[in-house]
Parts: sequence; C-alpha cells; structure tokens
Amino acid sequence: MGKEGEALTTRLQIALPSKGRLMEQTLELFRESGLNVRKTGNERGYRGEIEGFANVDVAFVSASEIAANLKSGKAHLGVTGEDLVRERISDWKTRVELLKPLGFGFADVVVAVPQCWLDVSTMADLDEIAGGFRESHGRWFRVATKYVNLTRRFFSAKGFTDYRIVESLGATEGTPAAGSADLIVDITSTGTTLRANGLKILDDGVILKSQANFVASNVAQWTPSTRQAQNEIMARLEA
Ligand SMILES: Nc1ncnc2c1ncn2[C@@H]1O[C@H](COP(=O)(O)OP(=O)(O)OP(=O)(O)O)[C@@H](O)[C@H]1O
Ligand SMILES: O=P(O)(O)OC[C@H]1O[C@H](OP(=O)(O)OP(=O)(O)O)[C@H](O)[C@@H]1O
Repeated sequence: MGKEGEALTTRLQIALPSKGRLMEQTLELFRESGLNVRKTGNERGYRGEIEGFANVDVAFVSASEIAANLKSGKAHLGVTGEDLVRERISDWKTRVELLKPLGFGFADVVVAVPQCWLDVSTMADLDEIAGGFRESHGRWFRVATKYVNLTRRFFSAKGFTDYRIVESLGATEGTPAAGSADLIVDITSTGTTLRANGLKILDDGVILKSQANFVASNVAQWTPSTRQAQNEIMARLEA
C-alpha cells in the first residue's frame, strides 16, 4: 500500500535502475529535468519518491527486473534498456510502450565468434560450416547467451538452426575460451571485452542497437491520477 489506506492502483509505481551507470545516468537526467528523486528510509533501501509528486512511489530495481515489472503491470513506468524489454517481453509491442529513448545506456546485442574462425564473417558462413562442425564434433554449435529469446528470433529469421543455447548469466565472453561454448550472443558497448576474449562480431551479427528508454506498461492499472502523474513527468523529461 502507498500512503495509509490508499490503494496502490491510484498511486503511480515507477521503477528505476538500482545500480551502476544506468542508475547514475537516470538520476542525473531526472535531476536535470527538475525531477528530484530521493530514497526514503535508509540509504541502502530500495524505495524512493519524487519531490512534489505525492502520488508517486519509486522502486529501485535491477534493469532486468524493471522489464519484468513492466510486463506484469507491477510498475506503471520504468527506465530500462530496450534489449531487456525485447528479451523479457515477447509481446512487448502491445504490452508496453517505449515512450522516450533517453540517450544513454547505448549497447548492441551481437553475435560474436572466435577471431580465429577466419572463414566465418557472416551468419551464412556460420550456417555453411555447421554441418562439418557437427561431423567433426558430434554436436551442434553451443551458443552462450543471456538473450535466449532475442537469439532464437534472430537465428530463425536468418534460417540458422544448427545450434543449441547454453544459458549464461555473466562473463559470457569468456565461454568460448573456457570451452563451454563455441560462440556467443551478448551485449557490447566499446567492444573491449569481446576483443579481450578473442572474439569478433559477425558482419551481419548486430541483433539490436539498444539504449535506455522510458517505458510505460499497458497492462498496469491506470487511473486519471496516475495518467496525470505520467503526463507531468513526461512533460518535465521532454522540456
Ligand atoms: N556495456 C554495457 N554492458 C552491459 N549493459 C549495458 C552496457 N551499456 C549499457 N547497458 C545497458 O545496461 C543494461 C544492463 O544493466 P544492468 O547490468 O544493471 O542489468 P541487470 O540485468 O540489472 O544486471 P544484473 O541482473 O546482472 O544485476 C543492459 O541490458 C543495457 O541495456
Ligand atoms: O563492449 P564493452 O564496453 O566491453 O562492454 C561490454 C561489457 O560490459 C558489461 O559488463 P559490465 O561489467 O559493465 O556489466 P555487468 O556487471 O552487467 O557484467 C557487459 O556484461 C559486457 O561484458
């Protein structure tokens, strides 16, 4: 519940990133827009408020959980990466609305293979060697990623089927060298981590160019008061 006795449905629930660059850049953008977010309770807490917005509750949540909360309607609004929206919400085009790209959190979701695969530069090259790979290794390619849905949709669209997913929740770029995968799908900004792990992006291997977005849930319980709060916040961000 929000204020004593007031149902959450008449209070706007907004989810903001709880850590790292995404949090810092989100709070800076809000501050510059005259939206002063402050934590309530102790500094290590995960609840907050926006000065002057009495019917708004702020929750500090991991970027991937923000996508899940927008999907369920637990959050009316949130700031998270488009990559996570598309990965976590299969029907994202109807379930949420990307209200505003925020100009930070830029990253690309890419297909990357070992640099030593000299004759592999495209998805077609990958498909071409898949048969030979299976004959010599007795298995299909192992693709390490935390972007299972984005990977499946992209590979299907490219007609590439000879692989299996190895779910990876971190240090994905290290899996080919460690022998636990043959190639990866992961997020990259500068390419430093990919190069440091002897990986190269396929020429047609950019699945999504992502940035942080201000996102609205279409399945949250909207009321005139929560819509009004959304409009006021958007007006500040657009100013
Ligand atoms: N270089 C980058 N590496 C990873 N994410 C980036 C990068 N640049 C921007 N981003 C954005 O930040 C998001 C990752 O933020 P964060 O690491 O907080 O995600 P998370 O899922 O909450 O992490 P975790 O679940 O590991 O706590 C990415 O999904 C992307 O939208
Ligand atoms: O292309 P680059 O600039 O090298 O960025 C890509 C790397 O950045 C992230 O790691 P980071 O440690 O920043 O975040 P994480 O804690 O989510 O892994 C991401 O997981 C990649 O490993």
